[in-house]
Amino acid sequence: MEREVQRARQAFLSGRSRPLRFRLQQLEALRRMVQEREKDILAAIAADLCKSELNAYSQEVITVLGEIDFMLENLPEWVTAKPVKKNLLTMMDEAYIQPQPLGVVLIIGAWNYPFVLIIQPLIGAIAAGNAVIIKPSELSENTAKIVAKLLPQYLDQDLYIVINGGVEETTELLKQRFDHVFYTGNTAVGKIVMEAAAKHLTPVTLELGGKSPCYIDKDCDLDIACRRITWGKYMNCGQTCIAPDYILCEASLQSQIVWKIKETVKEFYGENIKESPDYERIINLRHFKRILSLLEGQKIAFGGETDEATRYIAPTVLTDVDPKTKVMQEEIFGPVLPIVPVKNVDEAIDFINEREKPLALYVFSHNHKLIKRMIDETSSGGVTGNDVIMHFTLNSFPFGGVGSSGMGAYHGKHSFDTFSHQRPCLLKSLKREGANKLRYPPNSQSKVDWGKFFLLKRFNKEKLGLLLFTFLGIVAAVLVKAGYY
Ligand SMILES: NC(=O)c1ccc[n+]([C@@H]2O[C@H](COP(=O)([O-])OP(=O)(O)OC[C@H]3O[C@@H](n4cnc5c(N)ncnc54)[C@H](O)[C@@H]3O)[C@@H](O)[C@H]2O)c1
Ligand SMILES: CCCCCCC=O
Repeated sequence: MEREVQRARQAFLSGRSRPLRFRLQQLEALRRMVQEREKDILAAIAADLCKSELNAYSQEVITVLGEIDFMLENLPEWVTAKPVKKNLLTMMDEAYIQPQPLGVVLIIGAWNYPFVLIIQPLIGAIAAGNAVIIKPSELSENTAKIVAKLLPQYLDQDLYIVINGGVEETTELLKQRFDHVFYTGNTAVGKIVMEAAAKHLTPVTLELGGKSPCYIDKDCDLDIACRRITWGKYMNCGQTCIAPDYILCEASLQSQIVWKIKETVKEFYGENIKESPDYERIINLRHFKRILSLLEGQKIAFGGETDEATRYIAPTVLTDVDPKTKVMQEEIFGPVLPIVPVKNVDEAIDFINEREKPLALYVFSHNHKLIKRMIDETSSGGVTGNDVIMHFTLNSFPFGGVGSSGMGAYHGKHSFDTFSHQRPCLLKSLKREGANKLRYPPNSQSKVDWGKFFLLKRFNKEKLGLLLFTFLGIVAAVLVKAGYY
């Protein structure tokens, strides 16, 4: 483990990951890998999650290809040093921000979208010029294996290294020193990762989970709302970090919502859901049993059928759910949708604010003001009004949590920034020493007064102000040099 990290560090120190041309080449090679080995990648995801290859392509591969293209298009601009505004003291100098790679980055992935959750951060880390150690989830072992096999065939073998393994290997890996750790997974392990990183003062990005609420207002097109919610909840068998975890609505809406979701489930997956190529299975027996235990004592409005041998759990809706019961205490991460009746939007807002900050929040209403109010008066990683999941797909958005749903964000430019250090660079001349006398000891009231004037005085017309300032600066320098102060 230590040797692998050392290998990545030596490769990083060689400097070859830094030039823009190299980063673009590696990203193009990654795109070629995805295109040329698409069948192998889709087969691995399909095997891990019992997912159709069409769904694997739509949910994972499209996002990866879109992210690579976005990086290739924008990277030349992002890597360029950006000049910054100057003050009088730095007027004659060169002042700019230079994004630079952090060094060796560790990316730890989760199993539920096993390909995109490691490749999308990898794209950002390559774009920013880093070396990367990639640790896929051991639970999605087919994807983990194919990634470990393919990446070295297409990318620099010493800069980008895949290490496979479970808790033991990850624990060992986390003892090493990294320049950034990017972790996707549950909140409890997020704390372990952060604690390990803290030993080296390594910054972390934590892409965690939580219970994402979905409020349905009575002033709403329930057909459309239920259709969109059904899609986002049962996609990947509910194993999506930003799936609507539960519904909040007035009690009078409950039976209509149940009926409409039930009808939509039939439309999406047919009469025999088990036969549908679009309905996945639970990742393993532990999670299967965990989800079943959440059903105990609940009123099942529809669904609830299970098959342990294939880890099948039917799309399920629970009604009149008591917020104190287990299903409302932990992230469900399965195809079970509780409905919790509330009196009105005020109660819904209180309900959300009394709990941990979720990764996503969904609000359905014709009333734009109500949606805005929900956004203003609550907090969550991201929000989508009148739809679910879709904010994930826009790579101009930072994707990440807040509070216990995570820290930091990625996607597009936000990934580049996450894996870069924004280095302020000030380049002065060794000439014009006279002007510096103002700041050298011995200090005097008049030096302080000049300093206040130069640094604190504000002018409306910026350029005019700077010209005047330059002139005054020269006068001050001359006076100081001549010994008047
Ligand atoms: N915010 C996001 O982008 C996002 C995306 C997907 C999943 N999630 C969240 O992740 C959770 C589901 O994933 P999971 O945690 O079951 O995935 P998981 O079991 O695959 O674990 C995630 C990673 O952590 C490692 N790991 C597990 N236990 C560890 C330990 N004790 N020490 C060190 N490393 C350890 C695993 O090897 C794996 O690589 C849900 O809460 C979900 O909401 C969040
Ligand atoms: C459509 C892809 C959604 C991916 C969400 C990632 C979290 O689980």
